[in-house]
Amino acid sequence: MDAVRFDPIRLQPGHLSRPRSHERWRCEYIESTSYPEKGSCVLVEEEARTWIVESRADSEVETVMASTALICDTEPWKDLKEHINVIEKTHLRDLMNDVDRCQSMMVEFDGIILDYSRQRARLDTTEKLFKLAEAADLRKKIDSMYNGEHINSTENRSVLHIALRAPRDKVICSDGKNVVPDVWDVLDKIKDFSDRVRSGSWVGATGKALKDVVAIGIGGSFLGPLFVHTALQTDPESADCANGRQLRFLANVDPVDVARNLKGLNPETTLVVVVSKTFTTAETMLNARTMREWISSALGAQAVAKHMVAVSTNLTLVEKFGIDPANAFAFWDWVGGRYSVCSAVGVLPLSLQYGFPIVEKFLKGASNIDNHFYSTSFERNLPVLLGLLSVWNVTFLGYPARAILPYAQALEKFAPHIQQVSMESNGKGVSIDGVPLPFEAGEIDFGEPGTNGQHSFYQLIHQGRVIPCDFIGSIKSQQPIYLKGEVVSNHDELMSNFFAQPDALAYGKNPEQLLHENVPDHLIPHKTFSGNRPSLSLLLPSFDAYNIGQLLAIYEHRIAVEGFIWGINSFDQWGVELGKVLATQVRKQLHLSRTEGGPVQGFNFSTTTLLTKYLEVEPGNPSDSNELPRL
Ligand SMILES: O=P(O)(O)OC[C@H]1O[C@](O)(CO)[C@@H](O)[C@@H]1O
Repeated sequence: MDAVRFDPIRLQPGHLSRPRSHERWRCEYIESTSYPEKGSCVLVEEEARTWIVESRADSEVETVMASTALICDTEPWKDLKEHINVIEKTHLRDLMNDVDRCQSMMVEFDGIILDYSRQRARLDTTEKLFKLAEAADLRKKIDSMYNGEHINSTENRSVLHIALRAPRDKVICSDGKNVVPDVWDVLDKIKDFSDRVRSGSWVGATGKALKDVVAIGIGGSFLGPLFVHTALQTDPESADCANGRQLRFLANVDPVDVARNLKGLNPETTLVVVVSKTFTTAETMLNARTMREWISSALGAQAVAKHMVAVSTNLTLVEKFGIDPANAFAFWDWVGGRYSVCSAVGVLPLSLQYGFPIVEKFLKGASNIDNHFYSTSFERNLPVLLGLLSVWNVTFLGYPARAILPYAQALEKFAPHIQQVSMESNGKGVSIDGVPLPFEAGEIDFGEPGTNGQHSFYQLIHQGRVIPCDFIGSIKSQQPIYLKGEVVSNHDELMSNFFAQPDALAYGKNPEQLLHENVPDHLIPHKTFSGNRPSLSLLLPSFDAYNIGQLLAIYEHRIAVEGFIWGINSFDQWGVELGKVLATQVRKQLHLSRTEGGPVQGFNFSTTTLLTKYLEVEPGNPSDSNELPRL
């Protein structure tokens, strides 16, 4: 039996490494505190200052040992802290003159070019970042993820979205079981089902083909599929396959979202896909009940079986809801919601719209990056480089935000998706062991396609706050336009901005240049650009299904790298719970006040006043009859 000494303040869920099955551990603690229940480790005995804990797990897989050491206590971290002073004395204007440096900061993989020469970094900065990666055990953490270890320790789960896009013959295990065959069983089922719907052999209750799909889901059960759908809509090959079909997404519990999504739809030709990992999310379930009512009031209750299918890990609740389990598409608890677009969450709606072969290309693109991330040296590894540079910007240089600027209208929904992947993953205040972080982790992600953003928030980026920018562009347009007599094609016009903006940010414009241009003195401060503003550029061959899959995986892994370096758990999301609990209290109050006229009670002054006003303006009880949108 190992004797382990724990500091009680650091005892939090996630702290204890799970002993092997039925192994016992003696854990000495310094002060009396209650035993932190964690996963399958149970307290079997308590002596003076000692707990005896035993693992009741069946599996022999050990939870990755969470070390109580923080990354900021390591030498490479301290070295980087010192290094800030060196970088503060540089300007990108000068750094960009060093051609060898710039050449070393360009990496190409499978036609994707990453140029990070406009980062506030020298070659020794990246060397130091690689040392930090070593100190953070990055290699080991990536391996642990790929080996299916329970790296999501606060939920005691593997993190295996890579298995969702793995080829059939790959072996990826979670808890000793190869999960790839299960993944392909569901993919085959989706292919079969979507083929039948698209060919018209699966029809609605009145015998009509189902050409319109409404996917209900929120957060990770919505944003990824919406991003991919928006990107594929204008890809010529994908668009051809979607001819005559519509895919819509109903996410918000706001009835206006229902109204907008139902507008112009006929229940006879509509298939509803309810997407929810848990099948308990309040917004999704109310929207699902609303759509069930919309179908059954028009076509009869028996029509639900033909018009509603589900994607979930909770097949028991799917059946309880009234959806035939034969029409449910499973996924697994080792798929995090925000990492689930490659599961049935995205694959089912996208296959219904574009056909399975297009979606398979998207999966292959993501899988290609999974292999690259796993097997390429850190120096040439796109997600690793991007992740390390983000840590450098956020934690060392102190830039809290990141702008995601695709010069591609097709990527309109990329930033909203990455907002969730990044901010829900890395928006954490404690280490994976529960130790409060003495440094900033996570970043604020936002963005808009260029050139729209240029006419919106770029002013702040050029002359206000420093926001590291990701410029994302493609060599080929999805929909080229060229007008005879124009200087350049429309895509070249767009890309002129893609190439110009990073230099404008890096070089800026100084007062001497302005004087030389005869700018009046009083305008010189207003027209001066300090420059030295970091960005990076990602140039892809195109935005077809394959490249979209690659882009998605690059960002997913980049965000994991950041979390691995910061030493946090990027795969849980406890922070979203409190608001949900409080909403339950408010919901109860609204019901009570509407049905029994009860006064608002149990809230603070502010909430009581607002709730009272809210109830005054729209008084009355929930009605006995259904009300659906009238748009
Ligand atoms: O798929 P579900 O279970 O409905 O959850 C939806 C979303 O809700 C969250 O749990 C919190 O917002 C996300 O992580 C998740 O993607």
